[in-house]
Amino acid sequence: MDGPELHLDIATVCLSGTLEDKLAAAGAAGFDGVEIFEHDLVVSPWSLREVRARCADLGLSIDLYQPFRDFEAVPPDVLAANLRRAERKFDVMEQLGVDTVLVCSSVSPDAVDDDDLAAEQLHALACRAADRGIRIAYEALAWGRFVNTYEHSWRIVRRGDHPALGLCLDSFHVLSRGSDIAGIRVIPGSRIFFLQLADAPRLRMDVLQWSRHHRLFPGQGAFDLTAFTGTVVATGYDGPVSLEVFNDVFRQADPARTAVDAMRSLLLLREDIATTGPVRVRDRMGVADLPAAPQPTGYAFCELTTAGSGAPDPTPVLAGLGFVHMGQDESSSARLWQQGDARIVVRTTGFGGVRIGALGVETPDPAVAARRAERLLAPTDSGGGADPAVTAPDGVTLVFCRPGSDWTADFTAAEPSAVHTCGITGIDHVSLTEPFDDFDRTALFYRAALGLRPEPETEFAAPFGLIRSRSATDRDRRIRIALNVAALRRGDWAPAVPDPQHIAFTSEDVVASARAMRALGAPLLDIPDNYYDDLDARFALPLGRLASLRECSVLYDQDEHGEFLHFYTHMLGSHLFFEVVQRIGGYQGYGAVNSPVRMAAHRQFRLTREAADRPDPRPR
Ligand SMILES: O=C(O)c1ccc(O)c(O)c1
Ligand SMILES: [Mg+2]
Repeated sequence: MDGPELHLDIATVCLSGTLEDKLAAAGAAGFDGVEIFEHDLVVSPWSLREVRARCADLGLSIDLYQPFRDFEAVPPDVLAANLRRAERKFDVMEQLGVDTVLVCSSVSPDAVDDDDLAAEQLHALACRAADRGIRIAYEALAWGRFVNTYEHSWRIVRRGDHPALGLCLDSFHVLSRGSDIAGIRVIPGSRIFFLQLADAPRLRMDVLQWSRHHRLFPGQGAFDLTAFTGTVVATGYDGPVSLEVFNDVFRQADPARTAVDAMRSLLLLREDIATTGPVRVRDRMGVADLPAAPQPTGYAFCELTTAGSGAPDPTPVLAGLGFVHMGQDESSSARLWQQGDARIVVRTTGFGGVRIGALGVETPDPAVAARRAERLLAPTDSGGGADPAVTAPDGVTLVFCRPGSDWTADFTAAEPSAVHTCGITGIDHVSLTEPFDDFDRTALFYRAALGLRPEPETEFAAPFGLIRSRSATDRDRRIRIALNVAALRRGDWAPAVPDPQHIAFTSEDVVASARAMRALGAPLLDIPDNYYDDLDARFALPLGRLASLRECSVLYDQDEHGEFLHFYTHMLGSHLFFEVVQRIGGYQGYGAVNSPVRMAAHRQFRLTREAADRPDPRPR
């Protein structure tokens, strides 16, 4: 596609639906080619000629037929049957116009542990393939019976010594086993016939189960695909870069959406290699068309949408936190509230509860940032007014604003309201809860669109289940976005707080801020005494300090860089709350260790309020 040479492919196994759905999705997302998974073809009502024509119509080359299983190192009678089976598949490939077949290392009970025999039989297969203009790409499955490392598959391919016999390298099989990728450097690029990429979360489990259920697109998991892909490309490999992801969620998700996520992940990987890889590799990547990642300088604003009458109103809470009503946008009934550099726009939309509707991000060149996001297949959004905007996968509008630009000019000044400054200086982070199925794609999107880098993933046991949390920030830590997901959602016991969101403000003295906000009547969340007893046991804080944290319901954490003090408001409606944080000495986290305490406190408050709201059952 855009790179002068690099051919971007996707395996049909990545996508849900029938072959027709898969090909349409791959074509629409801009892929150059596909690997056709045999089973997708076997169940298709289309003739081979129709499949070929459909791919041509969509601008897709068919670059790999896969997989051919359990071929090598078998007794003579089994070999004869396997060669016959191969010839029938070559017939299919000929009609499809595909010249490379993936042969994965055997898992068969018929196979024996004999490299010479495996090489000899693969040589025989390659001879037959060559007669038909076909190449054999031998892939070591991580769970192959005797051949399960790329080094071993390469020894066999070398011994097989036939120009139509080469390797298929699949990042999952290599990286899941912790193999040293340095060994790839000695493989001539011309002997690598195909490159498959998949990421995965780091899990300790059977490698076959891990591969078949949990693969992810590059950048969504824990593997270093930049290094892996760069190493393969540095050998001189010039075939397709292809995604092969077996994933339980993707198998059920809209294939058009999955294909877009897949393409975004490849574009990002390509950019990463082109900017960090060796020069020889950079030239092959051809990323000229992906506009540079923005360098955010901060949050311009955060917009809350609210349904209006009858729905929870965030403005009394903002007033309680010391925000000042700065003005109103007459055309859209949006109100601007500000304290320090924290700006909150409250927009009445007439539907839904209180939600985070938009994030305004300051970046020196908003037009370039928007072009990049669009190039990364994000839909444009009209919600930014004059500023360019795109829609994130979770529906939040990302608005790109020039630093210090006068977007606030749209807001006619309000009657001067009392100025109660409570020490808030800006926005520290925004935290969003995503549905399980969208977590990985949304995290990758925010990183890609805003040029953020991922921070370590955390997991904690909340009162109603495990929560996984992933955050990302820019180089200067001006923008931080934290995404949370319930690792599992089952049954109806857990209270329906489906997807809480919060905005965390910065203060240089949270204890003073908490006192000032209390005095203004802000609805701050009470934290139980037990928490402070435990804090004392863990950190032995000076008694006076512990007492003021306890008095103000301020939570505490430490990391190797510094300390973190923070407190929360009550939940507004059932989705949104605010946090105020103080980072001391370069603390980098988000106080995740305290999240279960906050969740239990929110739950307690809700129960107390519900009990108070219930009519008194006693007869009068
Ligand atoms: O899980 C499998 O069987 C399988 C098949 C083909 C591949 O390329 C692969 O990586 C895995
Ligand atoms: Mg593979």
